[in-house]
Amino acid sequence: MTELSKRIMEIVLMSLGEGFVKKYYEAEFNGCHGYLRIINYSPPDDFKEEVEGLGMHTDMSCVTVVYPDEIGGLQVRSREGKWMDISPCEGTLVVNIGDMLQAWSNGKLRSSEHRVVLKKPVNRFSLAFFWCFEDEKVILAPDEVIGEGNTRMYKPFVCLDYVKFRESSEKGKFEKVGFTVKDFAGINITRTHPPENLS
Ligand SMILES: O=C(O)CCC(=O)C(=O)O
Ligand SMILES: [Fe+2]
Repeated sequence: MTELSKRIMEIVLMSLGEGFVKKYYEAEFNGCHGYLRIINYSPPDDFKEEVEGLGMHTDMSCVTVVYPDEIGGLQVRSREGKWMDISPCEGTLVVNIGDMLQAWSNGKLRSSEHRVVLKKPVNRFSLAFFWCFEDEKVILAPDEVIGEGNTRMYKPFVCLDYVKFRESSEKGKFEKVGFTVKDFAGINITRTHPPENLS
């Protein structure tokens, strides 16, 4: 899984800019580590229709590789706020971009908002591998990744501080996660002068 995550990261860097693998892969992602979570979702005894197995959230990782079983239920939210089913397909893994990569890429890569919905009264299993920056890493999007003429969207922050922020705002369980990396480190652009040509 680690090797797979590294390969995915290389491809992601290739897509962000020419020469970025050489410049940033070793320098920025060398300290990444991963952990695997085995998840068992049990339907409630009084199951009637759909129930939420895991509430809407974004992952705190750089990338997450998910292996869902054949039951289905993973959903991702579109920009317009529509929930879309990620149908399981044999031999296929699901890859999510996480918050750490969203901040590092200055928002060029979007951390997916997703959830799990149980649609049938059966147990559901999944494996999720979270590949993350080291706790002490300071995430700061390189100027070249931001690109000329674009504004920096996130203040630099220490990874572990974000993890703690999320843990303290999640109220114990995966309820609706109201806060993401934007709330933690997003820079509010305040105008220093009124917009022109507004008459
Ligand atoms: O179980 C799944 O399919 C997804 C799990 C997930 O999103 C998570 O653990 O962060
Ligand atoms: Fe997730």
